[in-house]
Amino acid sequence: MRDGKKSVLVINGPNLNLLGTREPHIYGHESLADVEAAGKQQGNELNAHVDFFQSNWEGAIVDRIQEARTDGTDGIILNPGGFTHTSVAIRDALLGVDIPFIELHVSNIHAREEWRHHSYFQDKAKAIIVSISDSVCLVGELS
Ligand SMILES: O=C1C[C@@](O)(C(=O)O)C[C@@H](O)[C@@H]1O
Repeated sequence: MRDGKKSVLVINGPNLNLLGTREPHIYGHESLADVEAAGKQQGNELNAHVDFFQSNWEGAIVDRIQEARTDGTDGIILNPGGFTHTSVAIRDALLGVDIPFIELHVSNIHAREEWRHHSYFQDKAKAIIVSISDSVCLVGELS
């Protein structure tokens, strides 16, 4: 909680700073700034704090998750980018701080290359959100 409000931290991993110009047929035309502005507005509507963090560096993401333990973060929404399929370290950080998290993807990783189907986060996430043809699909189960 921060200032009496629920506090959500949105973390975007590598290459998501290129949203809008990066493979737009897969990731769409909205920039990261557009996505963050929409998230901020939704936060206001829900009377919640929303903070954003993006990094191309695995260790910087681990550091930010560790900071979340003491900065009042109640929940994390994470798009790990390419680290989805590789990062034991980010998974360990999330489990280490014991903050509930949702895994989010701009594309449908389950309908892409087979090696993208595996996620180091999916068994621990409260929910998994992927986007299918411009609509959003909840894949995981809310617990
Ligand atoms: O960088 C990304 C973006 C992604 O996480 C997505 O949002 O669809 C999917 C990953 O496989 C990919 O490496």
